[in-house]
Amino acid sequence: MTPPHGLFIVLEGIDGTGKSTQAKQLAQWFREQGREVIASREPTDGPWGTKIRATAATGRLSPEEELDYFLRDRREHVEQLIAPALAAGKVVILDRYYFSTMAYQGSRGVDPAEIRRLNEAFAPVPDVLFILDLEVETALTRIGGRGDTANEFEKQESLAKCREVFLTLAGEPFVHVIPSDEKPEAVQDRLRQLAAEFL
Ligand SMILES: Nc1ncnc2c1ncn2[C@@H]1O[C@H](COP(=O)(O)OP(=O)(O)OP(=O)(O)O)[C@@H](O)[C@H]1O
Ligand SMILES: Cc1cn([C@H]2C[C@H](O)[C@@H](COP(=O)(O)O)O2)c(=O)[nH]c1=O
Repeated sequence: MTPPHGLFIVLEGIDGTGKSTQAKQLAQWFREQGREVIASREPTDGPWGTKIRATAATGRLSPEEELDYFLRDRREHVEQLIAPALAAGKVVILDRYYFSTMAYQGSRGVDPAEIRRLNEAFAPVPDVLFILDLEVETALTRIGGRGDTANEFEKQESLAKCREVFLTLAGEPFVHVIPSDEKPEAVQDRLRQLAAEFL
């Protein structure tokens, strides 16, 4: 019996919109539907992702250096995890991908279209992109409520620019903008409703 077609789902949005919360619940739901799931995140916990995460506290690299590190991290992620899992017919659910690069390094002056071109030269386009959308002020309040202080990636003005870049993707056929100012359960219900089309 041939394995089911791999399914590639990405969750995006500015910090604090609920990506991690929703990704975990969506992964659990797919497992309950009998699918094998690989859940991951970017930046990864690999060497390049670890270097990037450290800069959230120590101070950001230049936009060009950040882009280089994210591309290196993503090449390893695609080669070592994403592509093999999809080839094996698994469901891959990512908490962030190259659309965050378009938003966060794009908001620092690197052309988002060029960022997309560089990434899509090696990174597969997802079957579904869920963009969790939320007012920046609310997102920052949630980050505070999580017990975190805003880090170098979470400045109000830059998050507003990131949000704008994410929303430029809204018209594309594989993109769904999901308001995340509702209760977590309501947001998850919407994701499952849309994901059910791919079962
Ligand atoms: N719909 C919601 N309503 C209220 N609070 C929420 C909702 N979804 C998540 N939260 C809470 O908001 C905080 C941020 O959620 P979460 O960590 O999932 O966001 P995130 O998008 O992954 O953030 P980051 O990008 O910074 O990792 C957490 O404390 C979480 O419990
Ligand atoms: C993939 C990716 C991420 N970032 C930024 C966005 C976040 O502020 C941090 C860490 O992500 P987390 O969701 O808080 O774990 O990294 C980025 O600038 N560019 C990217 O490509």
